[in-house]
Amino acid sequence: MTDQPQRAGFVALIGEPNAGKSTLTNQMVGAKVSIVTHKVQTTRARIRGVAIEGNAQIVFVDTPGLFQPRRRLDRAMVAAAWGGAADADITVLLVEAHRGVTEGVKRILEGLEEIGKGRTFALAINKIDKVKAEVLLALAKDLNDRYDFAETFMISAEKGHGVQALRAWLAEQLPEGPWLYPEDQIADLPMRMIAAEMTREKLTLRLHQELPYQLTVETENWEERKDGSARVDQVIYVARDGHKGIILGKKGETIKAVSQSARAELEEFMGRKIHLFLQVKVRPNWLDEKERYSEMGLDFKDGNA
Ligand SMILES: Nc1nc2c(ncn2[C@@H]2O[C@H](COP(=O)(O)OP(=O)(O)OP(=O)(O)O)[C@@H](O)[C@H]2O)c(=O)[nH]1
Repeated sequence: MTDQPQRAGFVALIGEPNAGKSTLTNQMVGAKVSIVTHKVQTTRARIRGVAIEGNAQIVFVDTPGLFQPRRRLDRAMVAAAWGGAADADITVLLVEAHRGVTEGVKRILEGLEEIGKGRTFALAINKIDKVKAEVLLALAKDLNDRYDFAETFMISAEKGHGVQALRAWLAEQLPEGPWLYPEDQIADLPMRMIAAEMTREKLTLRLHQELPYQLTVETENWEERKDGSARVDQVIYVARDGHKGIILGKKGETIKAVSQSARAELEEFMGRKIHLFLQVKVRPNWLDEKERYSEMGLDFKDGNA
């Protein structure tokens, strides 16, 4: 650390499916935090990973469900996802070099026109290893004619070309302020969130309509064990005492079943043994906390770690 001020903020990665968002996150964040999920699209913005660049903490967020509006429900999700991009400090649009300006890219550009005012959008043309230089330059010009990007980067997320320049630039753009996550939690943050989402998903599957509104799952503790397994402690927060019984079920049947299926899925995902411990607690004021998170530009309290 130098005596430069600390910086921190959210960077949203958007792009068509397969544009390379996961690969890019992995490169930016480093192997340790590279576990990325394509699971449950329930939250408005999900944390993909946290990168440190000098004095800056860059939190990469995803806007799930952005580009596959199939049903009405999905359309509502698309609107929410755009909200996620709008809330980020910087949004990076990933375009695949060899596919160029597809219909999907055009739709995204239209979206940028709508929400773009006063916000920073950067362009990252990815997979440059797949095209010749002239094609690349023509595409960069074409895209910049269509939208006034703050900066254009040409990268290969897979091979790592240009990734460092992009990360350094992002770090410079972030507002000054204290880091959002303690350093010792960064490494397993995405994993904590994924694990919480898995439990929440199992609760939903089990309880359907009965699922109490205002329910959150948080991973409170993640402990690596010497034998290669991990102990994971989660709390299911409900708003009212009466909801507790619903989650527990008769003789604790419900929570037991949920715990078993969540553990099985987590073990499969991690490829190792997991000891999962679930607790149910009443936290009536969690709505206020939710607001606090929204103020930070994120609405990830549901299913958050
Ligand atoms: N040749 C080449 N392939 C790449 C590059 N970056 C990513 N890929 C490949 O593109 C495919 C999609 O990459 P992902 O990172 O999964 O894409 P994504 O945008 O996260 O996909 P979704 O989350 O499913 O929308 C993978 O097979 C990657 O290996 C690159 O720079 N060059």
